[in-house]
Amino acid sequence: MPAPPLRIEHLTVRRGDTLALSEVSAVVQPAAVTALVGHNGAGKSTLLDVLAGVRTPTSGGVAGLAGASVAYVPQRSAVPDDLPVTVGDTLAMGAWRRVGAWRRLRRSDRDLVAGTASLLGLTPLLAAPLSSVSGGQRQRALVGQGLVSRADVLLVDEPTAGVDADTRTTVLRALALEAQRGAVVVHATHEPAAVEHADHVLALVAGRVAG
Ligand SMILES: Nc1ncnc2c1ncn2[C@@H]1O[C@H](COP(=O)(O)OP(=O)(O)OP(=O)(O)O)[C@@H](O)[C@H]1O
Repeated sequence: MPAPPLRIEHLTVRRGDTLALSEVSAVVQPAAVTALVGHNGAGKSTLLDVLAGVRTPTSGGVAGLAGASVAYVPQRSAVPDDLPVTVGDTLAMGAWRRVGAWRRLRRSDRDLVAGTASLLGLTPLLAAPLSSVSGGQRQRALVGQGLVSRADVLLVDEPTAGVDADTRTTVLRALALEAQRGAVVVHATHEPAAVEHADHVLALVAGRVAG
């Protein structure tokens, strides 16, 4: 069953002296991919933070998150380079919400990790330390963790930034499959190709909804 839509209502977030988001209202549909676009500093990451529940709004809020599971894939630059885990561990962590941290995965979750690795072209890298793989491969591993979460809401910050065309296609296809499963999928992007593949576009200009 699709997740409920997210209703963003008069969302305002102050960061220091800046209004990072100002009176943002929008509905984000489930079973669809929404591209969140806007120039640097427009408020995309701030909005993803609020949707992920890691940043408290100054005023306003988001309806539809109560009881929903949320997976948040940050920009790869936000993940330490020397994290002592393998690519396979990175994917497996997506299942921790279901099995508990560092617990042995159930058969169904091991199958999901294997299937996700295959979808993202990561199967040959499962045993490789995350710190030893390329930026684009690390990006795919982080997206893979989000997919393994099987969350109601999948939030991804710039999943196709700085990756080659094949990786971009692979990642966008994976996001589309998550949406087909019924999830709310939101990804921040600067890439025209990623916007073209999205079902909906939410554009921010200086912390406000464009238009
Ligand atoms: N740590 C911070 N302290 C104070 N203000 C911040 C901080 N981080 C971001 N901001 C401000 O909040 C606003 C929104 O930033 P945000 O990172 O959400 O934008 P963005 O659209 O994700 O940008 P980018 O495309 O560069 O990632 C900007 O005006 C920015 O200057």
